[in-house]
Amino acid sequence: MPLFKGLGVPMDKEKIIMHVRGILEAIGEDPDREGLRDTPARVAGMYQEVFASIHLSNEEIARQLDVTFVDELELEEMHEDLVLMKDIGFFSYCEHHIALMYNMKATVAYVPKSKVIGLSKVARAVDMVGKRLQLQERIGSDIAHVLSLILDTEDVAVVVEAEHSCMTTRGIRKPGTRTLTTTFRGRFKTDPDLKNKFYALYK
Ligand SMILES: Nc1nc2c(ncn2[C@@H]2O[C@H](COP(=O)(O)OP(=O)(O)OP(=O)(O)O)[C@@H](O)[C@H]2O)c(=O)[nH]1
Ligand SMILES: [Zn+2]
Repeated sequence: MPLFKGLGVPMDKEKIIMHVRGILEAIGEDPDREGLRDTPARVAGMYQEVFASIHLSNEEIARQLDVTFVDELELEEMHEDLVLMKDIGFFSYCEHHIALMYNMKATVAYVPKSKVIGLSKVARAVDMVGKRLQLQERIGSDIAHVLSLILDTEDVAVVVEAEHSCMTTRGIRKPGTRTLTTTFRGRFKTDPDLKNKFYALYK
């Protein structure tokens, strides 16, 4: 799964306003009626929020979150241990339909090597990776990439669960269908004991 590179260009709010107005016209609406007058600007504001990471690369996200606690003594003891954060709620939008992925949860685990990260930074990484036009599979690999850059370890595992509104509210219309994707890196891929430990905690 190719990683998201980041476009480097900040969002153009005026352009979004102009085009949302055009879409309203194209679907047969009157963009000047009272209820819709402020909608293009609201949509632009919403896009600034929900797509806030499109211009950032994974490396830039990692740099923003790189606030680690390092305690050499503790780390030596922790070397074989697992840090696992379960059911981190977030959302994203699919790149095929610009449709919401909802009821999303990420479970993230790593084996501490030379760094220990503040727990909120793991949740922040999940949130930031979601704020792009995404594929569920790439969300998992992007989260694993960001965390491996911050933590300086390959030993990262991510499970993402989601419902896709493009599958539940239109098209095939299968409400309730949940998709799970796994991303195992480093020893999570090669060490069955570690993988089993992950699954035991995940259940
Ligand atoms: N692998 C993957 N597929 C996704 C994701 N989000 C949406 N899709 C799928 O992307 C596909 C796009 O297929 P197309 O045939 O081009 O689009 P479509 O005509 O709207 O297809 P239908 O949804 O089947 O009506 C659909 O099968 C979606 O279900 C995702 O995160 N990962
Ligand atoms: Zn879709």
